[in-house]
Amino acid sequence: MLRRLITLGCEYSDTKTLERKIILVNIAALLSIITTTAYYLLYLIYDNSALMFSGGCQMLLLPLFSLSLWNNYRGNFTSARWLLFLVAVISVLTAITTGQGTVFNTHFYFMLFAILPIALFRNEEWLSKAAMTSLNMIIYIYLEVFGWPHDPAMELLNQSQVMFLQVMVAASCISCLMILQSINEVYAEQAEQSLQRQAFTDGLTGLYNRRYFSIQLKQKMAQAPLCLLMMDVDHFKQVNDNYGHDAGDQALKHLAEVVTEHLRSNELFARIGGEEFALILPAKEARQRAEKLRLAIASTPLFYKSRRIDLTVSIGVYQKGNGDSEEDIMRGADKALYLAKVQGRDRVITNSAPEYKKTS
Ligand SMILES: Nc1nc2c(ncn2[C@@H]2O[C@H](COP(=O)(O)OP(=O)(O)OP(=O)(O)O)[C@@H](O)[C@H]2O)c(=O)[nH]1
Repeated sequence: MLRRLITLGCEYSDTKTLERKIILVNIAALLSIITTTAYYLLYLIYDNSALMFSGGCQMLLLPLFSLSLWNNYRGNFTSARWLLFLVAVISVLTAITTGQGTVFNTHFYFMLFAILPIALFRNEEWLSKAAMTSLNMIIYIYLEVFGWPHDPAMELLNQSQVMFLQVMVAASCISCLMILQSINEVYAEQAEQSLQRQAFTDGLTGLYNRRYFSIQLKQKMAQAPLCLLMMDVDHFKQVNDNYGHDAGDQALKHLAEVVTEHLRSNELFARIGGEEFALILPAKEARQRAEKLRLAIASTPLFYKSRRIDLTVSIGVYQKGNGDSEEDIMRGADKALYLAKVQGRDRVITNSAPEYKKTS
């Protein structure tokens, strides 16, 4: 329920930035409703006529905060933002002018309202940002310099009650800023992670792409003895020619899934070219596992529009030697793969095989 309220209107947003701003407006509207109600309950406990009157006037404005949520729900984001700010400003002005004056430093809220437009309005709405910030700064400075007289009934409050309300005003301003800033941070982090994922992911198969693979290969080279496997689909052009390009795409996805099923979660597998894949495995088990992968692919046909498509792969395995660079490893695996192709495909060739050594 709370989650639904916070995300009202997000379904219309086409960017993460707009989504973040919609959520911020919803949270700010909910916080306004909660704090106004909490203050009013406190005023009732204090049983002070001036406070109850000013709090009562503020309570009359609560439906307007809900209207801001309603506007987001309807996709009217600009109206929602403006409404939120105007109602918030009017609500605090109401509290000050209907009895409270500036005794509790309630005018600190205008400092908060001067900062918030920077987070809530979009960059292209810079005029709204500037207008809101200036308006609130002017109100804050005026009230700070000249103050506002309070209702004589306020004198009936004791020292600790006044202090408690002053602390509440300061605490609620700081909490609002902290909540809104935390949401900004979470979104910024998510956006960065999502961009990074996109930059390193192959769009078709969801596997890592060549760029990520190269970076990881460099890092893994210093670790335990490793083997690089290069895998290429045999006669893949025929799949495209016979069944269509979409069938070819499905075949690549299918192959990625079959191989992934046979890997441990931390093993690096990537699509490094059209129908070419690369995989890093521990040296001592690489040959055996390459063979298992080849058999798994050959024995798991793809069914595309009720047609059976049999796929096979050729695999080149290269065990990293002392002093091998990243290029040496890539070149070695590529050569083993080439030999697997020329020897008839659907097979695994390693750099320890006699045919590999013969050609070096
Ligand atoms: N459907 C689809 N086809 C692709 C994709 N990327 C590359 N291809 C196709 O993959 C085919 C590769 O063909 P070739 O390099 O001749 O190799 P092959 O037919 O697999 O033959 P061998 O590798 O020699 O066994 C080409 O027809 C490309 O158009 C892709 O993302 N989707």
